[in-house]
Amino acid sequence: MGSSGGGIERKLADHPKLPKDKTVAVVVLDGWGEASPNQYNCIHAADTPTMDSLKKGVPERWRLVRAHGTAVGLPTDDDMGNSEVGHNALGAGRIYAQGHTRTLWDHNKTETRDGDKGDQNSEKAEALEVAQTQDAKTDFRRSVDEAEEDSEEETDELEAKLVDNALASGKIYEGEGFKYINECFEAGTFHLIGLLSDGGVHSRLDQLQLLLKGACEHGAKRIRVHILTDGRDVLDGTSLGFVQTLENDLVKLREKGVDAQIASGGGRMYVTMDRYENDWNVVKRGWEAHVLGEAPYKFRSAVEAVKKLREETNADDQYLPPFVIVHDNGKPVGPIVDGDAVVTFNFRADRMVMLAKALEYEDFDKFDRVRFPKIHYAGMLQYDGELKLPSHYLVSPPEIERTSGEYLVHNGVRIFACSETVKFGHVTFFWNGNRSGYFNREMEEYVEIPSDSGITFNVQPKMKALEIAEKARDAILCRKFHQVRVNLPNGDMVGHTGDIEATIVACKAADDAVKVILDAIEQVGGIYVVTADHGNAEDMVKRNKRGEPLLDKNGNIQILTSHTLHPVPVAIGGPGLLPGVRFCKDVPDGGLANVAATVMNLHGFEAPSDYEPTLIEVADN
Ligand SMILES: O=C(O)[C@H](O)COP(=O)(O)O
Ligand SMILES: [Mn+2]
Ligand SMILES: [Mn+2]
Repeated sequence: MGSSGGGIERKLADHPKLPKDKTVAVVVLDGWGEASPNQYNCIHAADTPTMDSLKKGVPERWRLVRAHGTAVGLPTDDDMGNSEVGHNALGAGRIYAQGHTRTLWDHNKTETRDGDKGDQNSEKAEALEVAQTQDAKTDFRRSVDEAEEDSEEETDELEAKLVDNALASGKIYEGEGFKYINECFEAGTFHLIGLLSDGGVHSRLDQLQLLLKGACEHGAKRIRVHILTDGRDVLDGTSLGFVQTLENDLVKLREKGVDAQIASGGGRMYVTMDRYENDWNVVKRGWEAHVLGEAPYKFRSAVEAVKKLREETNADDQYLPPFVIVHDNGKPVGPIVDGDAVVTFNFRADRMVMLAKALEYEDFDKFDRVRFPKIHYAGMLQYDGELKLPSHYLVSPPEIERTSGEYLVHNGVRIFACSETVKFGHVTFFWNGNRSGYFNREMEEYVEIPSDSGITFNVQPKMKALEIAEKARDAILCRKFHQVRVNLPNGDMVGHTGDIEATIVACKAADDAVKVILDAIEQVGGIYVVTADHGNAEDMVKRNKRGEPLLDKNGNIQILTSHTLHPVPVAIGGPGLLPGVRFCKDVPDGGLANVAATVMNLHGFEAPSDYEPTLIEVADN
């Protein structure tokens, strides 16, 4: 991943009309979409005078862009956006096929697909009801055979969808990564660790199903799956259905003589899937459950674990405590030991990098691993091309190269990027094409503000927005940088908690932060670009096909914790912007990828010819 450097022309042509050396603030409001005003639109409900003023200001300098589906490289326009694809598009200026996000839901949706978000939500909600009321024999999730059929269909239908293609064609089993894993099948256990849902943001159930089947066909005799329950990219409460589907598949494998079981698990936000080193305790809990076979909760089955933990600890899917599955004698069914093979089946990097380090690095001081088994470990993808982590992987990641950051730095633009820990990699790693580190340490400074850890962000909805804004302000006022880029996490991180009151506070905090940055831009005669990576806080309720809020059996509103399909705003302005600069009318379907060329223009450069077109033009006044 990342830019390869040498040989490729990095010199940008001067923009014929726009000056260089202006300070440009690029502000990404995470999870800030545009939706109709109502009580579940937390952005509307919040006091957001700064963002309101941008919308109500110069009409040619505020517009919406698409932040989901094909606009960000996802297979269909029923796919919600996410931070990875959003920041990739914003930073790279081109739409990369992010083919890993096809979901089983999409197949269900093909009959009714009309781009209406209400359809998506209502189908999910209807399925949730099914999940809650039917037993493990339900057809709520389909079997591995059906998943395989669909995967084959998809290959014809979609281009270069990396993991899907590798699974459908069988190439995944011919690659170096799988061969390395395969070496342990004779004597060891094959472990799979990852997020169990069809959310399609970090992983996908049907890919796991195919990989399990394929591994057995290639000689795996003993399999243990370590599951992380979701409730964040999918509805809370759906994990039970996913576990039941997986259990059904494992029963079938056992009938074929494979010793296959779920061995451990926990909720994704509390166990294993931390990111950007915000809280190593999360990964430690995962290590103890998955590797050591130790956890505070022990069950005979994962279905029982999810049911009981939800009931008895009151935890939702995202925050289920760690558990292990044990034999009658209380011994764990599947700790990871010398000679075993391990695959982390998430394709998205940010929340797997930390576990990958724990599984791979001989020298490791983040927590006491107690034992460091000698295993063969591979990621579904290589998660960090710069670190070459993990060194073995099943599918090669897409090469996102020649990102706007690399071009701009090469052309003398000094860049400052900042966010708090939970989003720090979004404006650095994702922005730069899933590449960690600087392009040029002399020209760039990346500042990470430590996030609160060990809390859900509805408890501290203001998060570090003000601190991020103050760092950005200082970076602007010191005049050392041409681009000052931030991510303000509030709308997204608090929106994922499903807490409407807190999300309203979060949106106000993000708006306050934007004001601090715009005030600084005003002082230095600079330019601002304010946008978002995808929707979240602007719609917090599940809706039926008519767009009406859905109620659960008790008559309560069903809360939507996931992202949305809504477009996001882009606003430009500031005293440094020439009076004739305005959004052009000939990019009506513009998406996030058009922002990179726009920003390059505002720095005084033409974008490379293969970038998505700029959103702006300069009218002669
Ligand atoms: O990892 C997460 O928090 C969610 O799955 C997706 O949110 P993000 O794409 O905004 O990071
Ligand atoms: Mn995001
Ligand atoms: Mn999010």
